[in-house]
This record gives sequence, structure tokens and C-alpha cells, in this order.
Amino acid sequence: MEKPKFKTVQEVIADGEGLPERYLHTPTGDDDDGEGQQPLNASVPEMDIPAIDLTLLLSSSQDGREELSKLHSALSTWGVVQVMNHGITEAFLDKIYELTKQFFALPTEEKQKYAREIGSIQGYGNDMILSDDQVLDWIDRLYLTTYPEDQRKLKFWPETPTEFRETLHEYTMKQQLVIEKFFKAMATSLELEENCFLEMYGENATMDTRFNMYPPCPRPDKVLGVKPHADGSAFTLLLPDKDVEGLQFLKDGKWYKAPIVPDTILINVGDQIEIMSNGIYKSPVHRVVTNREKERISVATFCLPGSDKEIQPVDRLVTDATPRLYKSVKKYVDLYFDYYQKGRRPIEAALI
Ligand SMILES: O=C(O)CCC(=O)C(=O)O
Ligand SMILES: [Fe+2]
Repeated sequence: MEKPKFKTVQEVIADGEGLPERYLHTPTGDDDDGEGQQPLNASVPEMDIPAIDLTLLLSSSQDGREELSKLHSALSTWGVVQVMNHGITEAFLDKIYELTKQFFALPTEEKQKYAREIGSIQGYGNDMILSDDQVLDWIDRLYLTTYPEDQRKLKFWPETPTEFRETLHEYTMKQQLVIEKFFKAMATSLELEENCFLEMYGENATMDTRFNMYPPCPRPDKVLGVKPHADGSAFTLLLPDKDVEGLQFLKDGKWYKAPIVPDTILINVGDQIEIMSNGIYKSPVHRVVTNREKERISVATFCLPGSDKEIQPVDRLVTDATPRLYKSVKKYVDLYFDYYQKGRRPIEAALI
């Protein structure tokens, strides 16, 4: 298959020809988020989200009930929590960061072996270019479907660093346990039967992991690592960089930065849980700002319901007082990217 003609951000930098206009956001453009002339890297307050203990969430003790109510409160306001006691050791998480760094530090020719093909999202590359007037994101990535195993395209899975493949396999299995528990906890926190979301998520659910690398950027005031978006997943497990900030969430029209909390996994609600919960749990708009001096690494895993599944608000959450907000959707991610690059929220297409 044909490989796309693109330059990754790392290649743009290596060429030494300055910053292409296509990365610049102009305050008057469509991408303006209402903050007027503020530079994109203006300092913003830190968000106030709880660290939730995953093992406590599933216990029926008084502490467990308190933890569930913390979860409910965070997901219905911010749509984001930090999860601790998730069962994955710090040493293992460190290994993932280290392997990600090592992969992006490889020579271009080595990384290009895993370059994505036209029309395909999997593989190594830059921001997808879907239109001529799209402002480009300052990000290089490696995108891989990791689950179910028969959907893996191993030709995109790096053979160097040597431990990459086995570690990603292991990480996938470890994340699955977290995902199942988190689905159950979310359902319980809404007083639903614990398997209620898992059943809609389906047996054919997939997991996609995206390794993100944001090189240092000469114009953090005008360039974004990732444009404002909400995730198209059910929810997303994120390992944000351990040292370099950059991730920000929008709440009531204002940006807040995500705190860096060692040893936790950040979980944010995606559009499909917003739909299933009939809007109670919010799929937050977020973005990534760039940094002049430092590169930033993050690893995001998107939990995607099976493409055979109809996603819709759970019956018990539709009442006279809380009428149904969303239609049923199927293969939600198919419409996602087009909307994203036009700066629109795909979930609007699901509103009744
Ligand atoms: O890099 C990050 O911290 C977040 C990336 C993100 O929002 C995404 O991959 O959807
Ligand atoms: Fe995201």
C-alpha cells in the first residue's frame, strides 16, 4: 500500500527551515476558543480533581461508598479522575515511558518502517491531514490497535526497542483489568447494575493505544500539540508525561491544567460514556499546549465499544425529569475524525 507523503514534526525540525505557517493558530480563526488574544501558553489554574482508589471503588464498605460518590462528583463535573491503586507498578509504567522515548529517538528511516498508509490510522506518523485549511498539531505519534489480538497489525509494531512489543502486549492485558473494573464502578456509582455499561461495550470492543511525542516548539504561544477535542472513546486511559505539563481541560469556558500525580493513570470520559450515561458523565474538551524547551511524551489508550453495538442512553437513566438526550449511534469513531478536524464536536451529531 502507498505510504502518505508527510513530514513528521521531528522531520520539520530537522529540515531547519523554520516553523511552517500551517501550524500557527490565529486568534481570529475558527479555532479560536473564545479566549481572544491570549497566547496559547498563557498560564492557567490547576484543575481540582480527586485521586480515586480503584480497589476501594469495588468494595462494599463505607469507604467504598465514599469513593463512589467522589467518582460520581468528578465525572459529572470534570469528566476526569486520577486513578491510583490500579494494579500496575510504577516500574512497569516507567518502562512504557522509556520505550516510547526510545522509539521516537530512533533515526527517521527506522521509524518510517512503521509509517501509516494512506487512509489508515494505524502506524507511525503526523497529525492526519484531512483538509487544506486544517491547522496542524505539533505532534508525532504511533497508533496501534492492541486488542483483540487478531486485530493487531504487527507490521506497525516496532521491533526496536526490542522489548516494545512484549511490553505493549503486557500493558494491554494489565489495562484490561483496569477497564473492566472502571466500567463496573461507573455503573455502580450511577446506581445501575454493575455490568450495564460492559454489556453495551460488548464482547467485540477494541483497544487502541496512541504513543504521543510533542517535540519542543519554537512558538508555544501560537502552536498547539493537540487542538481542543473530546475523545470518541467510551473512556480513555492516559499516561501523561511525568515531568512536562501540557494537558489542559475546558470547564465552563475556561482552561485548567491537569496536575501531574506520579503513579496514577488519568482516566477521562469519552463521548460514548457521555451518551450511555445520558449526559450525566461528561466527555471533557481538552487540548495539549506545547513547550519551548522540553519534549513531552504521553500514552493514551482508547476503549472503543464493538462496532456491532448500538450505543445509547441506558434506559434507567431516561426519566420524565431527565429526558433522553442522545440518539443511538453505531461505529461512532467513523464520523469522529472528520468532525474533529473541522473543529466541531462529533457528539453534536448524536444529540436528539
Ligand atoms: O498528550 C496528552 O496528554 C493527551 C493526548 C490526547 O488528548 C489524546 O491523545 O486524545
Ligand atoms: Fe484526547
